[in-house]
Amino acid sequence: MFHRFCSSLSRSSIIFPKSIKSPPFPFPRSLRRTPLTLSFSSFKMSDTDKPIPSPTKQETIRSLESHLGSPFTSSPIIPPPNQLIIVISGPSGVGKDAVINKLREAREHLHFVVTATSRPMRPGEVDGKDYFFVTRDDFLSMVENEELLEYALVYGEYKGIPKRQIRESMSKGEDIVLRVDIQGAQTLRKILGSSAVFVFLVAESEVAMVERLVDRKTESHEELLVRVATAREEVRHLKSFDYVVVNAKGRLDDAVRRVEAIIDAEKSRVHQRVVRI
Ligand SMILES: Nc1ncnc2c1ncn2[C@@H]1O[C@H](COP(=O)(O)OP(=O)(O)OP(=O)(O)O)[C@@H](O)[C@H]1O
Repeated sequence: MFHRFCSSLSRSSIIFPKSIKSPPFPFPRSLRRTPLTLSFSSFKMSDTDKPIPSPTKQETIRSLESHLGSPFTSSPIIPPPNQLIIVISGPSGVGKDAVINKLREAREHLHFVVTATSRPMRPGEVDGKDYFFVTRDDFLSMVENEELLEYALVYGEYKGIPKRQIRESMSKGEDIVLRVDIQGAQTLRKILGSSAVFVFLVAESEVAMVERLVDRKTESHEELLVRVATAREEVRHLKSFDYVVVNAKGRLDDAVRRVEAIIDAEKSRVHQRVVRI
């Protein structure tokens, strides 16, 4: 009787897909138990009916494999995510360096491309860590030798991204972070298209941004005027970015967390970006 019941269950389209004509044997315990306890409560088993031994996990898996016609593999269901190029940009004084320095502490496996610049070193800056500080002549020869992915004259000083660093990091499979001003981001968008992720940093308000620049005490009054006037214009370029992150006063950690969340979201994209340099 029990076997007959099992056979009738095996034909049920609720339990087995139509494409599978007969059930996998030995019949999995979970499939056996539920209907038995429900429908056999008033039923008396005869002494000759012996319980079928439960299949082991391995037997169940083998049975499933044999029905599907191929073994299960332990290789990842999806390939590892692609490498990312994350471009962090924003108006002067918004906190690009501050965010990037914190991100450096928070994430180990990111390569922060060190920009070459002809501007003088500010107090506390380290050559080779914050920037490669080079003379104007050295910078211009890098341009001539096509060593820079992108360069620009920003507030009277040159800034550019050395190609070699990007190629070396990419060959190691690292994700890359680039820190550029808005002008640089516009150029990079033309070069990299949607293969890179563009993040626009903003202060919570214009006055907050100006205060930050004034407090930094690294610009003269005239330089401040140019930077603030330019910043007003630059916010208009927001549309060509992928993400915007507000770096509010005293909330630097929140801004860094948001940038990290963007990286995590990008790593989880179904359609991954493919970097072409
Ligand atoms: N969330 C924040 N709260 C308070 N101060 C901040 C915050 N973020 C950055 N700062 C401070 O604001 C000043 C400007 O920041 P930072 O130098 O990082 O800006 P930047 O965007 O890199 O500027 P630039 O493009 O001119 O180099 C710094 O003194 C920095 O410590």
